[in-house]
Amino acid sequence: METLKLAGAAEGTQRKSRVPMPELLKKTFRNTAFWQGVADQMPFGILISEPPGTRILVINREACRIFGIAAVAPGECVDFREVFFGAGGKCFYASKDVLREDSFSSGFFGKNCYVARAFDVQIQQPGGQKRYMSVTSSSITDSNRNPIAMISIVEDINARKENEIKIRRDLKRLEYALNAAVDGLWEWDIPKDSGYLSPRYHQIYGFENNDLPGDIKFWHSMLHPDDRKEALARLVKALKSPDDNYTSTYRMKSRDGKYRWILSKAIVTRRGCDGTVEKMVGTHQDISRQVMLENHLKNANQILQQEVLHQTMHLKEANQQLETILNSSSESIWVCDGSGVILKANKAASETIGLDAEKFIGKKMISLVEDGLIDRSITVEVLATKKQVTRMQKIFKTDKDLMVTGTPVLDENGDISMVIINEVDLTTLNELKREIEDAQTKSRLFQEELNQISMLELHEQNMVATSEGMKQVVTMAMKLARMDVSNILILGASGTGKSLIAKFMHNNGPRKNKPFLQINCAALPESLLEAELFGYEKGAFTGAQDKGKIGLFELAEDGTIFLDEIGELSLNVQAKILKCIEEKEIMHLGGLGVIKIHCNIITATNVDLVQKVHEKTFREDLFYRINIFSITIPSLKTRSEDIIELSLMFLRKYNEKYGMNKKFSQDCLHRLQQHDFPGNVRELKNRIQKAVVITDNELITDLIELSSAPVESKNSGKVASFPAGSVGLAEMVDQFEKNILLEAARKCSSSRRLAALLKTSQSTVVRRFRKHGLTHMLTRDRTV
Ligand SMILES: Nc1ncnc2c1ncn2[C@@H]1O[C@H](COP(=O)(O)OP(=O)(O)OP(=O)(O)O)[C@@H](O)[C@H]1O
Repeated sequence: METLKLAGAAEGTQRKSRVPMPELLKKTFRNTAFWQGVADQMPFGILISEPPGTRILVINREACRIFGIAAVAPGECVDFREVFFGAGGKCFYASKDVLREDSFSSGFFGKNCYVARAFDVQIQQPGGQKRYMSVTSSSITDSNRNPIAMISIVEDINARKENEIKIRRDLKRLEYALNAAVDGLWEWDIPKDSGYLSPRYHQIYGFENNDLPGDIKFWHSMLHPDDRKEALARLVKALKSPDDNYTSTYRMKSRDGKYRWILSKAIVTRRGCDGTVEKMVGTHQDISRQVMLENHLKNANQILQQEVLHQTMHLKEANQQLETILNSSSESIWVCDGSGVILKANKAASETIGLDAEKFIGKKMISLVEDGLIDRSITVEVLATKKQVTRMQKIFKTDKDLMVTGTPVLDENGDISMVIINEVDLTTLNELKREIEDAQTKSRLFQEELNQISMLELHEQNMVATSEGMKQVVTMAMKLARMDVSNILILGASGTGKSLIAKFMHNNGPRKNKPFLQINCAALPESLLEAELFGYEKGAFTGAQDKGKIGLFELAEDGTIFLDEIGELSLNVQAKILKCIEEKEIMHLGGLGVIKIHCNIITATNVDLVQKVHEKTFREDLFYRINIFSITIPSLKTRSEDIIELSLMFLRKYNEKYGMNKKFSQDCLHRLQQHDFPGNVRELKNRIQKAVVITDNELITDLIELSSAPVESKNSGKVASFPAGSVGLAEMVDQFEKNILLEAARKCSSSRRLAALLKTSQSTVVRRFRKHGLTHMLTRDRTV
């Protein structure tokens, strides 16, 4: 039978399965060529198959192309196996299951074949190439509605299918990516206010997938109250901005109520025609740990900074303290490093070398030698010997001599890490030494001068001080006098020269041109003494002068008042004198005004004041007040060296006084020196006076045997004998008066009684006794 061939059909692809169409079908498809031609014009594949059977009656050109088979000639049938399974080919449902021939043929050509269906299949062509196609089948019925054929439309969906597969694969990959992503993904459709939140997004906040709505209200509700304003403002700004990128950081609430720090980044994925943002896609990155670490880091950093600050302050303080200590040292201190470079030097060091610190800090110590500033470097010696070195050093600029000690500081390896230099300026010491020597020399000269001056003055002032004891007394008196010291107590037995020393001090001090007033505290009754010392206002007491009287303290002005026999003061007057010494002021008796006094006070006594203090007859406080300095005059017995000198002086005096020219015999002087003179200076003086007066010969041969009593008239109490020599009337009267006073004093010592005995006033008695230096013979009267 002739086989119809379609134009363009491949000769070589004809198969045995192609058989002539049965007569019945030929009748059915009476004009087969016509239908074949129509079918070939279709843009999709057409298969008309014999129901039920496996033969395909019509297959158009497109179907042959799709199935990769040669075109079928009109009136020829082709077996479905050739079409679907080819030579070794395979057919699959799109679900990838391999389609078996029998199940395929029973499904496609079996008794249910008239049921309309549509499915996708994949054909594996003999070359291994696979193609997808969709098959849509339905039946063709006769007028009685009996199916006579089945028509299948076949479409090549390979390209679409492959795209689909690719898209599905991409989607899968995307899903994997989303699940694996650390950040949560969100997509926000702004006009609809709905969004997509990825599983990871849910996970970040502890929710199950799809639990969370993606609208703005929800997002806002999850924000930390403190961050809401800022976060919203940022979002609004991003929506208004032409920039497509958005970044914001805020805290969002998790399911457990805790807040997590979130870094939200997004891009605008769609804008409306007017540029309005319509869609955004972004991520939520949980940066809580990062923030926590950052905070920790910040805190740690702050703590570190504080610690560094604290340590810096501490170091600064320590450095300042060290600096202060170094600079307060009067010794120069230098610090050099292990190579002799000067690191530090204190103030004294700069002053000693005569250079500002910046001129030598950082330089080598040896350079100071090279620059001619110092004669040698002790540092160099220390570096060479690694031992402490002490040497003399000369500073040329300031002309100083130093004693320098360099001390090495060793590190753990025994190498020198520093050298500490300290210097003692011997210039000052040398100057000090010179000053001391000068002072000593001056002091010696002064002492000698003092001795010389005093010896000179002593003669002028009729003072004898040959003995060592008396020299010391005079030296001390001279010193105190020149220093203008007040409150000096002179101690010594009666007649040893206390009054003389007091006057001597006054005459040799700065007050010598001011008054020197002496009062014998034992000679006056208490009230009179008070009146004498402090003065009184008019009418202060009976017998007081009408005008009142100035006291001795005032009269002395800036001079000296000498209170002899201070130990004889009543306690009442002691108290007043104490007040006067302490406050340097007095009050007149009967007066109210306070008068300042400016005189120096010298006191003297021959009694044991310490004993009197014990006995409470002398105030202890007054004792210490008057006794700031004390001079004790040794008795004549202990200074026999003075006797000859004294005797000669008194002889000179009385020879002058009485116009005599008496001399001591050798024997007399010898005896005076050999034997202790029994009396005091006053007695010696009296004996010499007596000897001068009564010795008939020119030569005085004996003083020891001579009574110390003053010269008496042979007609005692009546008429004075005419003394030999040229003594005038006034002197004779004076002598006579003195003899009367002495005689009266033997009978009584009270000035009041003496006044009665001598038929005169008490004050005249006191005045006359004072005139003759006999006040010591008067005792104190308690009543005025
Ligand atoms: N060193 C002396 N050189 C010269 N004369 C002296 C010396 N010592 C005492 N006299 C004389 O001896 C006499 C008695 O001295 P003075 O009155 O000073 O003694 P006094 O210790 O004050 O006596 P009294 O305790 O009785 O008051 C005076 O005439 C005095 O000039």
